[in-house]
Amino acid sequence: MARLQLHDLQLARGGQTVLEHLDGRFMDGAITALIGANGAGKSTLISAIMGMLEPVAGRVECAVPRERRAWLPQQLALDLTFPMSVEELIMTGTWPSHGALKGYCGPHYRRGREIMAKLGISHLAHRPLGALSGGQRQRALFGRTLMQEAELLLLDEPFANVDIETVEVLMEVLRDMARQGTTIIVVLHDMEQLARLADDVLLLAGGHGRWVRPDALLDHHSGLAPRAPRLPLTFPDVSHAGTA
Ligand SMILES: Nc1ncnc2c1ncn2[C@@H]1O[C@H](COP(=O)(O)OP(=O)(O)OP(=O)(O)O)[C@@H](O)[C@H]1O
Repeated sequence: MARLQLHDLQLARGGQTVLEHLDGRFMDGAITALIGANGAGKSTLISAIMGMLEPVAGRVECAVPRERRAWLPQQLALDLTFPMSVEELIMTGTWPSHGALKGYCGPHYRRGREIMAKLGISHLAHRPLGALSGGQRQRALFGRTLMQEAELLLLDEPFANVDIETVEVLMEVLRDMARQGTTIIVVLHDMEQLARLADDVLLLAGGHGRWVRPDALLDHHSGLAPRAPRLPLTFPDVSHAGTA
C-alpha cells in the first residue's frame, strides 16, 4: 500500500535543521505534490528519500529497490551539452538494473522505440540532446525514466520551460505510471498543474510538513484568484490540517 514512509524524520543542511518531526506515507500509485516556499526543504527531503542524505533522526522507510528509484532534477540542473542522442539517453535507463557496460539487446531497443513513439519523439531518435527544445528534452528525460521502469519517481518542476503540448503528454505519462502502481512525488509551483495532477499534497513550511487535501488548497486559491488558476502557489495557513 505504501512502499515509502517517513518516520519522525529530522533533516539538516550545513549543521542547521531544515525539517523535523516529518511523518507520513506516500501511497503506491498516487501522485503527491511536494510544495513549499523557496528554502522550505523540498530538495532536502528529496535527497533523503533518494538515500543521498542521512537523517539526523528518524528514518525513511523505502521498500522500492534502488535501481527502481528515479530522480529527475530541474532541467537547468542538468548538463545536456555532452554528445549523446535522444535514443542513447533513453537507453541509459537500463543502466541501474542492467549495468552500464553490458551493451543493449534486441528487447531493449524495441522497448526504447516503443517509448519514443509513446512520447512522440521517434523522429528525434538520433538528434543530439544539445539540439533539442526544452519540451523535447523533457520528453527524452521522461523516456529514460520509463526505460528504467521506475517504481518510485521524484520530479522537480518537470513542466518548467516546457511547451503546453508537451505538458499534456507528460501529465498523461505520469497518470499512466501512477495507474500502474508507481509512487510519484512531484515538486510543483503551479496551482493548475497541482489541481490536475495531485492525489495528495505535502506542504513544507516552518521546518515542518503537513499533509493537505488538494481540494483544501484549491478552495483556498479559488477564494483568492478565481480567474487566475495559473498563479503560482501561495501557502495557506494549514495549521488546522492534521499531520499524517
Ligand atoms: N549544501 C547545503 N549547505 C548548507 N545549507 C544548505 C545546503 N543546501 C540547502 N541548504 C539550506 O537548506 C534549506 C533548505 O533548502 P532546500 O534546497 O532543501 O529548499 P527548497 O525547498 O528545495 O528550495 P527551492 O524551492 O529554492 O529549491 C535552505 O535554507 C538552504 O539554504
